[in-house]
Amino acid sequence: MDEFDVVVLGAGPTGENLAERAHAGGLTVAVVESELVGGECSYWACMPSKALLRPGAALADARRVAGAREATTGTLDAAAVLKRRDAFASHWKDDGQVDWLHSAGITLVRGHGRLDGERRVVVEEPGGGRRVLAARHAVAVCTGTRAALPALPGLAEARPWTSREATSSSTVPERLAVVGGGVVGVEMATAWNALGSEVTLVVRGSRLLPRMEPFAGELVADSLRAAGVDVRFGVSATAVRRDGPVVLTLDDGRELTADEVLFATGRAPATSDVGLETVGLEAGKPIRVDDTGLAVGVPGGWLYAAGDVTGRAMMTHQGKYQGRIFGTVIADRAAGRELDTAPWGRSVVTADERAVPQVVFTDPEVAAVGLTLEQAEQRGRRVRAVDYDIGNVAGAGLYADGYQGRARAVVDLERETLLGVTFVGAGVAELLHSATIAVAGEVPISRLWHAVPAYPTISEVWLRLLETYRG
Ligand SMILES: Cc1cc2nc3c(=O)[nH]c(=O)nc-3n(C[C@H](O)[C@H](O)[C@H](O)COP(=O)(O)OP(=O)(O)OC[C@H]3O[C@@H](n4cnc5c(N)ncnc54)[C@H](O)[C@@H]3O)c2cc1C
Ligand SMILES: NC(=O)c1ccc[n+]([C@@H]2O[C@H](COP(=O)([O-])OP(=O)(O)OC[C@H]3O[C@@H](n4cnc5c(N)ncnc54)[C@H](O)[C@@H]3O)[C@@H](O)[C@H]2O)c1
Repeated sequence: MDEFDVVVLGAGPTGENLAERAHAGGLTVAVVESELVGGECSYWACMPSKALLRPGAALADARRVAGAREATTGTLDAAAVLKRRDAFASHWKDDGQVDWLHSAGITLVRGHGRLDGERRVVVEEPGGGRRVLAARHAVAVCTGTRAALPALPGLAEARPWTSREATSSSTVPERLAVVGGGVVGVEMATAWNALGSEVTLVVRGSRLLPRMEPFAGELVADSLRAAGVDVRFGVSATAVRRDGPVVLTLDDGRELTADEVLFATGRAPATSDVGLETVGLEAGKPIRVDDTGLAVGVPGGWLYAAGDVTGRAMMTHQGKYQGRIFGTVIADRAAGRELDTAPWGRSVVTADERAVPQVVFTDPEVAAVGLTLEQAEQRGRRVRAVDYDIGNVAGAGLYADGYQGRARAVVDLERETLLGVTFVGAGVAELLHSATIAVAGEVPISRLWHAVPAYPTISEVWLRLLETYRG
């Protein structure tokens, strides 16, 4: 049996950050990884998807500027885009990240790890061996999620794409059906449409991006349709079969035929086979944690979880944030150092509740942080939404002819601070951090008034929002 201070299950972005912080705090750390060091994000999610999306965005940006437009006579070079994507996915090899782990002083154990009671992990090694790891202080489960597929007749036999195939395919399907209007669905519909697929987006609800401000989904749907995507609302697939192409039976009585079908229908926590039952937790469920990362319902204060597996905020940056804070907490507890658990303190992930940023890399981009108007109202806050058409900002007009975009700030009327901000439009992704600082910093509107945006940038939308609020 090998003994470490901390054993981390899963070397995705969350596990890597947690391990690094725990090690920096003076602890010995082993990380167990069953696939590639770097996790979903590096090979089948953030990196390859954004590498697929960026060329389409660059071309669309050029086409929106007279003078540049005339220089863009062709379509995307799909082979070149896929080649660049392959490089961003490190050709699905993890040597670089393994080198980083070693340089950070962290021990990598390859294999499938499972909890085996208190502070013990059993690893099934790729060669068939079995290794037992004991943790002196903590075990942290950072095993992420897998694509969740609905139980539809014929689905498994039809070999559907999940996010993995959608981000790693080496060919462009002539016709692609996408089921699900969440983030993966809209981003992948955007990417493959730009690469030349004929895309049909099948959405069971009445809008895209249902967790965001309604105008975000509306603007993205308008733009997808204008780009040639067939967006269908209020329709569900009831069965699937593959006769060469894939045929979806829809509940509106029609059939949809495509060369591939992507099911972008959400995620399931990777907890069905990690030994949760040996510590009194239910397999297959997210691991609920408190704000210091401790698993709820497990006595002894040794089991932590972080990242997607907790179901808190399924984004890489938020998993890394939890990893940084929980790794430090583990080291602090081991050393007997006092924690700072007041809201926004060093030892708690307050931003998980108050200031989660997200960029959806569609065209237009959607960049949002904090609460939507509906979420704020549901929490009983006295709020006012302030809206502004970004196209009226001089910098936006310069950025793109006929700029289409909209911004909303949700103002807390009790404190005169911002609870949430959403920008939709070309080039707004890089604006988001200004809003994250305003929301996380609880910067009073009276002080934001003195944060002068440079002229002529799209950031002047901040000034317009404040002027609209003040009237
Ligand atoms: C298509 C797509 C695009 C996305 N784009 C973005 C984006 O642009 N920005 C963003 O912020 N987020 C994005 N996300 C979300 C992001 O990928 C996740 O939030 C992030 O990967 C979560 O990191 P994690 O470390 O918690 O889990 P993961 O990245 O899933 O890593 C978990 C690791 O644990 C390993 N593991 C699992 N079980 C075991 C076991 N029993 N033993 C050993 N190892 C195990 C896995 O092999 C994996 O390496 C995207 C997701 C998808 C699907
Ligand atoms: N840019 C980014 O930050 C980014 C990009 C991609 C993914 N992600 C993250 O990854 C996670 C997963 O994304 P996702 O899009 O898979 O999940 P999601 O939960 O965002 O969207 C899934 C959608 O599928 C629908 N759905 C579920 N079951 C269905 C069924 N049987 N038939 C039809 N529709 C069904 C849901 O109503 C939902 O709208 C999200 O939490 C997201 O934040 C982030």
